Amino acid sequence: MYHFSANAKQFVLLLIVGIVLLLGYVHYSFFNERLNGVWFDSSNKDIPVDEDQRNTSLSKSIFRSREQNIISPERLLYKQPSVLVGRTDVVAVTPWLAPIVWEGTFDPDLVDTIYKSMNITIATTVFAVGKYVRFLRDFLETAEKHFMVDFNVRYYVFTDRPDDVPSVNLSQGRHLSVIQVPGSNRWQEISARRMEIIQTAIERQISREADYIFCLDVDSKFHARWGAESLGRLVAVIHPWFYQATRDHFTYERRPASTAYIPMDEGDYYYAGALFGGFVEDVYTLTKVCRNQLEEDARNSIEAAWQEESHLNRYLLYNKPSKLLSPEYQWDDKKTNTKEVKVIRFSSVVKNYAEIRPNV
Ligand SMILES: CC(=O)N[C@H]1[C@@H](OP(=O)(O)OP(=O)(O)OC[C@H]2O[C@@H](n3ccc(=O)[nH]c3=O)[C@H](O)[C@@H]2O)O[C@H](CO)[C@H](O)[C@@H]1O
Ligand SMILES: [Mn+2]
Repeated sequence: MYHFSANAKQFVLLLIVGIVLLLGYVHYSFFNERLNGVWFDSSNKDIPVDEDQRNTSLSKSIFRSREQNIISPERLLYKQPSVLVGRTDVVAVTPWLAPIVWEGTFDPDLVDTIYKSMNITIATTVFAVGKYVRFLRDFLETAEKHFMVDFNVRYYVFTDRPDDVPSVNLSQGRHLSVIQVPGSNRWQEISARRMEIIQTAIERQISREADYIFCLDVDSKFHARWGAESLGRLVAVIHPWFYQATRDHFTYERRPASTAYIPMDEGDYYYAGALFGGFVEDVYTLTKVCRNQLEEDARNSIEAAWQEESHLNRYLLYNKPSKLLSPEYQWDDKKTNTKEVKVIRFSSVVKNYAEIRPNV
């Protein structure tokens, strides 16, 4: 009797373990299938996904982005901050009280120390489609020297020429993934489709691998420190050609027929399309909205003046960035230096448009 009941107990226990394992397997394969679809497999792309579900249950549960306390270690010594002495030649805060990051407004060691203790990972997306693969080596090599040094960084290189991606020595804690994307015979389309492709990459991969993300142009080089001072919930950069201009001179989309339309008497700053970032979750929403508006415009046969840059500007007018980067973070090698810009951290290289783009 005693023996029988011990065996029965063992059997029931095994049965329960078996059922739990089976349920676990079914659950795992279901989510895996949803998260790891094959890139650009059309059969996969057309699965209708309920928008509400995408907004809440699926995405919210997988994002790693979160606000953390700003903790500084005891006995870290640094220069005393002042409320009276600082930069007076530039404005370092927006009317909605977001900081504008300029050299001299932050303590680089202090800010890096604070964010390093959070053990965060920063995703960096960069597109190198067609001949633009030639910019990758300089971009990656200079990023290794100046961009988020000593942080965990994951580069995501989107290209139609995976074999031409150069092999660059990466420091410890840094990682590079190559993701194949289609080419195009219109540069406008390559540039604009970045919104859709980044959105998809966040859903499939980046949301689980990073806390923050920066989306950058590849025809660029890093020249000086770019560190944790750039991190925030939603981050944009002031375009180097427009920071002295009045809003009526901004090259926003001015036709009301476009979803990127901004009236003449609105607008804060002109943001560059070559850089945006923030929490992965916030950038996900940005790319999703811009992608939908680009597609709506395409259905109405209208293309905004500066493609995704126009849609980005419209989005950021009504969804204010929580941090702005000064033009130090997006200079242009064609532009002569100005006295406010004391350090050039990242800049667009001079390129021959006719030679490098698939169309003019
Ligand atoms: C400084 C700045 O704000 N630049 C913007 C501007 O000119 P840009 O002259 O900076 O545009 P661009 O030719 O650099 O194109 C933008 C990016 O798209 C990718 N690409 C483009 C073409 C191609 O054949 N292959 C390829 O990979 C590449 O990552 C490149 O850096 O206008 C573009 C189109 O509206 C974007 O808004 C850019 O961000
Ligand atoms: Mn560019």
